[in-house]
Amino acid sequence: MTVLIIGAGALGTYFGGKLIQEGVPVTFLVRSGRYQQIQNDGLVVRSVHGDFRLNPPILQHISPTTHYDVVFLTVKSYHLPNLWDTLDQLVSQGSVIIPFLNGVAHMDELLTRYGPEHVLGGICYTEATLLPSGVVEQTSPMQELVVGSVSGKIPGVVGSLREAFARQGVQFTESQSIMTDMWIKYIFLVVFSAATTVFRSSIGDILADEQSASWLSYALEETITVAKSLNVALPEHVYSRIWNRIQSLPLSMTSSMFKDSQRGYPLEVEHLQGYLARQAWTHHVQIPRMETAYWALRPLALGQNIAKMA
Ligand SMILES: NC(=O)C1=CN([C@@H]2O[C@H](COP(=O)(O)OP(=O)(O)OC[C@H]3O[C@@H](n4cnc5c(N)ncnc54)[C@H](OP(=O)(O)O)[C@@H]3O)[C@@H](O)[C@H]2O)C=CC1
Ligand SMILES: CC(C)(CO)C(=O)C(=O)O
Repeated sequence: MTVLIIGAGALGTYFGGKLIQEGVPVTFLVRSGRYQQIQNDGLVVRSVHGDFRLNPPILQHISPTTHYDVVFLTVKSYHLPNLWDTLDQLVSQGSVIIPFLNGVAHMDELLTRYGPEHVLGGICYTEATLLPSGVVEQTSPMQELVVGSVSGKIPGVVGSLREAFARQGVQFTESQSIMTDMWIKYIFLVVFSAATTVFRSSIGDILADEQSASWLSYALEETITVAKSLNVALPEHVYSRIWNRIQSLPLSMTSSMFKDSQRGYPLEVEHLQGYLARQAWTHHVQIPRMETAYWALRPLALGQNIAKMA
């Protein structure tokens, strides 16, 4: 099994590093700034599960002749428009793409373009950040990946990934209902990231304030109503399932969107809250709380470093 990871950011570096430590041949496709950092220092990870430093192959352009069995897409949503040519080429060379982006909007685009035989669904649960120094900090015990096919046909290579990740202590699950699972994470995240970023608060502080907790609860209901208006197959009791999950989070937890906003980085607002608002408008669903959050987040979305990051 050969793996190409597009984007040696927080997720790509951490999970790619785990595979390399299992002897899996992993190559990273990176841009020039990250290329220099990795050339100079290697891939450096500081993690609650143990630090590591690795020197994997890195490329700035893919070769028209090299085939990769699996491609992990671990860029931010706002990077995707620059990657279609690369993805076209990889798919034409037979690769299967697994995107681990938060949200669901990218699945429509990827599936329409390449079909389910070349695109799996992917979900990641962890807390990791790429620091300006190039070091990736992974700060939570959570290290979980979920992969599945919308066609139900999971390629054999996924079994090899599961075995390699399991040996590294990464929880890797094959989902039989990947779009449902992606939506459940999306519903949780779009509300959680909106609340923590707009209120500039941890989940514990939000839940401790009766009015803020009530805002969060209604925002969750609004979001579930949008999903239902799109006929997303959701399990019974989806509200209580997600609400219980929110209540069981570590009190100090914030979202990666909040952390990125604190650093002045661009935010995936259009991909997360923007997508929700557009679906709500199209399907005439009233989402007053989530719509306000979307308007509040929009001015932060480009970040203060857009020229550097985009
Ligand atoms: N971080 C986390 O804990 C979690 C993140 N996610 C999701 O995973 C996705 C990735 O997040 P994360 O890893 O944090 O993001 P990062 O910003 O840490 O990493 C993204 C990386 O992609 C690189 N990149 C962008 N465009 C290209 C390109 N054309 N070619 C090669 N590399 C490119 C960037 O390069 P450069 O450094 O040059 O800018 C950057 O290093 C997001 O959708 C996020 O919401 C999901 C769960 C948890
Ligand atoms: C909630 C969390 C940390 C789970 O992975 C996440 O995806 C994010 O904040 O972007």
